Amino acid sequence: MNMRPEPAEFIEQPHALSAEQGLLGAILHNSDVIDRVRGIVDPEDFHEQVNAAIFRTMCERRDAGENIDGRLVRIAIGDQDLGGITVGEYLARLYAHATTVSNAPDYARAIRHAAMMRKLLAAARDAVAAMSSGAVQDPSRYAAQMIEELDVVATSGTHESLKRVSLGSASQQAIDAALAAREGRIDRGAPYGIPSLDRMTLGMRPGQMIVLAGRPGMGKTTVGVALALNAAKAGHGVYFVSLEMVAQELGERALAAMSFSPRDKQPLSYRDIAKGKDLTDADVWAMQDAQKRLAKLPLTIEQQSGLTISQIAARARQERASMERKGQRLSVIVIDHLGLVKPTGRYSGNRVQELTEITGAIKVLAKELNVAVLVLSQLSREAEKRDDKRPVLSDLRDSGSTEQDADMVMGLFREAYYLEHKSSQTPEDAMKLEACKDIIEVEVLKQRQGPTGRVNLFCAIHCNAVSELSEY
Ligand SMILES: Nc1ncnc2c1ncn2[C@@H]1O[C@H](COP(=O)(O)OP(=O)(O)OP(=O)(O)O)[C@@H](O)[C@H]1O
Repeated sequence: MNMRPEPAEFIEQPHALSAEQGLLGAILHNSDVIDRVRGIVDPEDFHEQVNAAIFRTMCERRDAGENIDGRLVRIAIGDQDLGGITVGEYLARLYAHATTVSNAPDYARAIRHAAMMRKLLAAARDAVAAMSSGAVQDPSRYAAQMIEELDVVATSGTHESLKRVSLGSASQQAIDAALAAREGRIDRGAPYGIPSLDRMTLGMRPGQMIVLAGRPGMGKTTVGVALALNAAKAGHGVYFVSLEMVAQELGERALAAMSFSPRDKQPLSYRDIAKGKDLTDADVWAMQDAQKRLAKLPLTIEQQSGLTISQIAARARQERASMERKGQRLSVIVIDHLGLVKPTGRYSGNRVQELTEITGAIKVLAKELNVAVLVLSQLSREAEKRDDKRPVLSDLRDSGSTEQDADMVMGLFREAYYLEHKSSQTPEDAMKLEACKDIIEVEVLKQRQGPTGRVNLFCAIHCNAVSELSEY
């Protein structure tokens, strides 16, 4: 019998003890150091319990606006024996052996790094233990759970950007961004590419979760694709997560949108492209020309269905890195659509809780990657019961905390859809249909940083073309 112990038992816990001691010593020398490292390291990241307790106490004293000195820290955590040395003696030693305060951020990063290594090791050990004991029944479910755990490690590099900042530096950041935008040095986000919408909002701003909501058939994918193309045409990187359609179907829509001209009596629809059979030579030429222009756009399509939000987040991070390598910047993530994001299983079927978990994670992702996330969302049947079927904010009530998490909610409505689907059409209906067949209403139902209101846009729904109404 093979009595060899599991190799994992021999792996020492990664730690950075000298960095832990060096950092605490530096803070004892100069209290201000703590402000420079708190965005990098948390008390839980320390390997030694006593070091974690000392750092936590230091943070609490700082928050209370009090001095950080060894004597007060010792009183706060108690002068217990640490095995041949008391807390007071330990603090005196940290103070005496502290070298320079300038490398405190490096110490903090080393501590954080070791903490993430320990988390990774623990997750790997748990996985081996669960697999070898036969506890894993459903591999895909277990893998989704592992992804959740590993996600903490995967996002640890962005820890600093997500951490607390003083009001002074937050307002300075706002001034820097405003001045840069004023001087035309940076965009404040990707534009919608539709002037009336861009005027009413400030475009798709980094960190925002923007919800595009509507009943089926209202044109959510149409508007989502059109806005994604507009952002990419303006040079912004777009990652389009298509949980409903395969990439080729999106390709058909993009070709139709790109080759659309309002002067065309019979513009090429995406259905024509999908059918292929009746295409003329001119259509083929138009498609090829559109394809050449599309190929230059920084837009990537994710076409795998059944992804959890953690998987989407992990792929978005990879996509951002890959765009950066090409000198592009990821500005917008489109998720088509919220209802198709796979839940983790944690709330086993409680739909409202599941959606709350998903939208909360989307908001975190937008902030972490500093991108706008445009989430397409299907509204409940509630709207169908009203005479006026235009969406209202309360239609989102079944969608977990979407309404609260969203920075902006836009409701889509096409009257033409309802007129076309009426069982019997009156001559008045036919006249109404003629007047509204190319119109999509976009109603800004919620905007954290601006007004609400409606814009009517031109929409050739069969060509996936959306633009300013006045242009036609
Ligand atoms: N060739 C066409 N002629 C007429 N209407 C069309 C044509 N092609 C598409 N449509 C209409 O476009 C709408 C679909 O647009 P889109 O896929 O953007 O909507 P959606 O809101 O995303 O819908 P869903 O939630 O059902 O996926 C449908 O109402 C469909 O009838």
